Amino acid sequence: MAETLEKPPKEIESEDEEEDQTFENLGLDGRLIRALNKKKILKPTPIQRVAIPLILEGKDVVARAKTGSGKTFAYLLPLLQKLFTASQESTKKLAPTAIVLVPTRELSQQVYKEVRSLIELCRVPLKVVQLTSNMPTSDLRTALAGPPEILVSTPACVKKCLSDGVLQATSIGDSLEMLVLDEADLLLSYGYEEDIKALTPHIPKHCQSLLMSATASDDVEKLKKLILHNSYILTLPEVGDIKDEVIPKNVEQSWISCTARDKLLYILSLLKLELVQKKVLIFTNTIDTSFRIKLFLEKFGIRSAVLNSELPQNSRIHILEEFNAGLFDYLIATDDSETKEKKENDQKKIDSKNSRRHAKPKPKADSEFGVVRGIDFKNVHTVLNFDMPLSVEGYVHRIGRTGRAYSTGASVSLVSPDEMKVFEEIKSFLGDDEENDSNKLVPFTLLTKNAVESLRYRAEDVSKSVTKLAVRESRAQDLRNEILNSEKLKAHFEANQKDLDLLKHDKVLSKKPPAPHLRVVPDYLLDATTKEASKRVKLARAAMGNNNPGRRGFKKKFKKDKDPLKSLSAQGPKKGRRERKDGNENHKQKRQKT
Ligand SMILES: Nc1ncnc2c1ncn2[C@@H]1O[C@H](COP(=O)(O)OP(=O)(O)OP(=O)(O)O)[C@@H](O)[C@H]1O
Repeated sequence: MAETLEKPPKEIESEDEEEDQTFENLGLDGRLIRALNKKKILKPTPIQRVAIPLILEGKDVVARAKTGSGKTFAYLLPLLQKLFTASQESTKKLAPTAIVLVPTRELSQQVYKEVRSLIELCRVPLKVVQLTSNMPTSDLRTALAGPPEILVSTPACVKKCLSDGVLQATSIGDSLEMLVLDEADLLLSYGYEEDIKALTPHIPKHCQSLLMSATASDDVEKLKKLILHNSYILTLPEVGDIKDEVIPKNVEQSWISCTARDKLLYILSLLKLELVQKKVLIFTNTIDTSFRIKLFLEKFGIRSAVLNSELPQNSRIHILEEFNAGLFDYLIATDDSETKEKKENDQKKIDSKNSRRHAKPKPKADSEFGVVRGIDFKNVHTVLNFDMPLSVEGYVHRIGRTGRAYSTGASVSLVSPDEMKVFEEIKSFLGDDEENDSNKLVPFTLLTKNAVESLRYRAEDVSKSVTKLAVRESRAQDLRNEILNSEKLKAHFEANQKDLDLLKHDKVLSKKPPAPHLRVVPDYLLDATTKEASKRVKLARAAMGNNNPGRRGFKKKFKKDKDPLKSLSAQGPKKGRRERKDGNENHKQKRQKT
């Protein structure tokens, strides 16, 4: 039976200790420290300070730390260090030495890239592969031949490898030395319980297991029981006030009360009057709403990209890459994670009805997709909740996409009367008391009623043109574009780099070009307060050096990079891009299987 040793939070959170601690003190290999320095990562975060030495000692660790606290390096750095040593003593293995399991393909790609980059910077002969369950068995077999030292994947894919005989259970038993369950609190809710159970009997007793999560839950407890063998488990931190642990302290949270109908007007005011800092990640609860916002903003010359579970995987990865590289400032992400389970159940009902009627089931969104949990959106300064999330937990994870590690961020939530219930829950979770400044959700003060009203006429006029039909058409259009992008990524990248032109994700979808007069807000519509507020936001941005270096630095990078298909890295458009005809030939492309 595992013994739980609880570490008092003050040992983890002490500021003095934080100042003193370095990666050297934690016993980290010089090569890893140099690699981190190249990434401008100079001192460990609290979770890294505590977890790294323990993992290096070989302890099983259950690490719980708030979103954006640096959990990935907390396990990757010691994992790699251990493999550096293991590779010198190398005995012939038939399966990976370390397996990292994550709930979504996006996370798997993210972790894989981080491992690969560290390996390259450290110049060590370690091999890492990333596998997904939609890969053909032959590709899985090729990728695992060798075998690689590290496998990053989802539990469903590992189960597939086992059942297809690509991974032998006995080889796992002989080879596996480290198993990481990242975003452990999500794995079971994504429906991976059976997949994990298929692996657990083959995990050798000596294997070191790590469970990383942002929240404590019954699911994490269940996983602990399933996976952990060693008798010594350190749970960090298990005591203290839950909200202090999960809410990032460096995010200024604010809210605006408005009707559901006025939300477009408010988002226009915030963005057009430059009252929030870029980059901005906008969350909606449905895909249609995302397209409605995109089309609406386009009319005012504000370009944005959308991200949702309906898009092909290659496109989703590429959109994230481009956004992270600073190629566009506004990303509208549909967060349907909280409704996923419900939708899957609904879908099952529809499917069974359909099969009874011998009808074809509708294409299904990718259930291994998630934009909220774990995805490391880089340099997001503002998270904007266009729709409120459905729970406190959803809120915490959304605002955790900004203020990552040592950076700061802001969130603005648009709250309509029918969202008041969840808003009140969030407020009471955060603690509505005067003493607690760090986690407060306060009214957004930079936007005055006057400023909003000055834009009302234009906003209402334009919003009428964004009809349901227009939304439906542009959603279909975007899907066609992205399927084509996705296929282009596969088929033509190596042959012709100019095809990168097609990969612009913030393309205008409106049939009519935006009217020039809507692009600028005339001076007579702006009051002095708004001008002042906008100036302050701009000054703050300039002070932070946040003037979208990604877009300017892009051309240089584009010339240098050689193989965009392999890296799927963000490569941007050239000026004067070719417009592509939208054909129907790609309609029949296969949908992503999970
Ligand atoms: N010691 C550090 N100093 C500065 N930045 C860091 C440090 N460690 C990690 N980061 C950066 O902080 C960001 C967040 O890290 P990471 O994704 O590991 O957080 P997380 O705790 O896993 O969050 P989530 O629970 O949302 O997945 C990343 O961009 C990472 O590169």
